[in-house]
Amino acid sequence: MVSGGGMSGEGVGEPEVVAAAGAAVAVEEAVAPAPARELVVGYALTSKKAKSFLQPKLRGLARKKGILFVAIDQKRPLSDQGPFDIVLHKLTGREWRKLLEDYRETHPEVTVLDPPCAIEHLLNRQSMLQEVSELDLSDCHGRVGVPKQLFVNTDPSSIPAAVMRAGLSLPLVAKPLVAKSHELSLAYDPISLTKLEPPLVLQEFVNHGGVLFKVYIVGDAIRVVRRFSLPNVDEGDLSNNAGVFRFPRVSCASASADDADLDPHVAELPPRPLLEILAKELRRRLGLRLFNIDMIREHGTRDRFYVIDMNYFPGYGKMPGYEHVFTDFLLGLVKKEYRRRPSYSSCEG
Ligand SMILES: Nc1ncnc2c1ncn2[C@@H]1O[C@H](COP(=O)(O)OP(=O)(O)OP(=O)(O)O)[C@@H](O)[C@H]1O
Ligand SMILES: O=P(O)(O)O[C@H]1[C@H](O)[C@@H](O)[C@H](OP(=O)(O)O)[C@@H](OP(=O)(O)O)[C@H]1O
Ligand SMILES: [Mg+2]
Ligand SMILES: [Mg+2]
Repeated sequence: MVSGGGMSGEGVGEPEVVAAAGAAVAVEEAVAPAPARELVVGYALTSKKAKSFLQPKLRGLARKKGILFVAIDQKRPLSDQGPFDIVLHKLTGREWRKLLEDYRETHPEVTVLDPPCAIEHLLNRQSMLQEVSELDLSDCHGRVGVPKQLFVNTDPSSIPAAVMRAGLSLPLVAKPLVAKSHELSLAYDPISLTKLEPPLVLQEFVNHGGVLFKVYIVGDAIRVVRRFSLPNVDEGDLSNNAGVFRFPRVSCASASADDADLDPHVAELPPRPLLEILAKELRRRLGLRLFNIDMIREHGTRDRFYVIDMNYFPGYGKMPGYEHVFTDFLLGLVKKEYRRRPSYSSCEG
């Protein structure tokens, strides 16, 4: 925390005013908490992301709670800017990463959300779901797994044989290896597989009734929303369809399904205890505090879930009440630091 000039923090008294109220009170106030301070949050986001995240409702509430968002200039050393209490970021590139890693080393007092080395895990679809697949959540009010998947970086003509060897069933969702690319496609038949462009991850398509659960994590807080998703594929679709069906940016275009009139078996949210344990385990294993989990329920089951995607610093602007969740989270970080609790600031160990 740095001293703030025009402070807007709640419940923090001005010592002079209290002293004027009476000598006895003034003595007590002499040991009261330090004068009001502003929490300075530096952000390094693309302009699109800054617009979707830093909406007026977040900025307004933050100001009331004594949180100030300050844009970081990526071209200047971070140490010359701020000083910051917290750094929020979602930028890619080796130069930025190096700048941030150096800053973390020289400014251990600053909370960097999140450490670049931890984020790395989610930037690549081959490593993204690894931790989920290693979890054993077989007895937690439901089962969570990852669809069978295969990383492919060979000549496309060899893909059908590789798919056979790995025991994957058609149709398959083809996803670019790099998670920030959203150029997905669906392949129904072996010939289509030869038209794909590696490097990519092939994932078995799981029927899920056309509804996806977006689980947002902000530190310890979890919020879930429903989104429309791809419809089920049946035997008829499999025999009648051939070719590669491209669906670029499908998830970003998909609408909220929270108010839709859905089959209750499809719409029922994943059990809370399951989400709690999943989020807790992933936070710990990945060392991340800001991410989301895309989950689907296998059609016809009540408790068989699959994680199909995870994203670092997702579109929180679409999460209902995000301004409250986020400001509470940021303030909570300061209290944690104050109590000198262990933090997630390191990727080692
Ligand atoms: N294995 C799967 N089975 C069924 N549907 C899937 C599967 N994988 C992806 N989908 C569908 O495709 C959509 C996009 O997939 P995914 O979430 O992996 O892509 P993305 O581009 O990384 O999305 P985001 O914008 O959330 O980052 C999902 O929201 C879902 O509708
Ligand atoms: O709203 P959800 O379903 O969470 O999808 C997000 C994507 O997963 C993110 O990749 C987008 O963020 P970036 O544009 O920073 O990658 C993110 O962009 P946004 O923050 O501009 O909304 C969203 O499109
Ligand atoms: Mg997704
Ligand atoms: Mg994604």
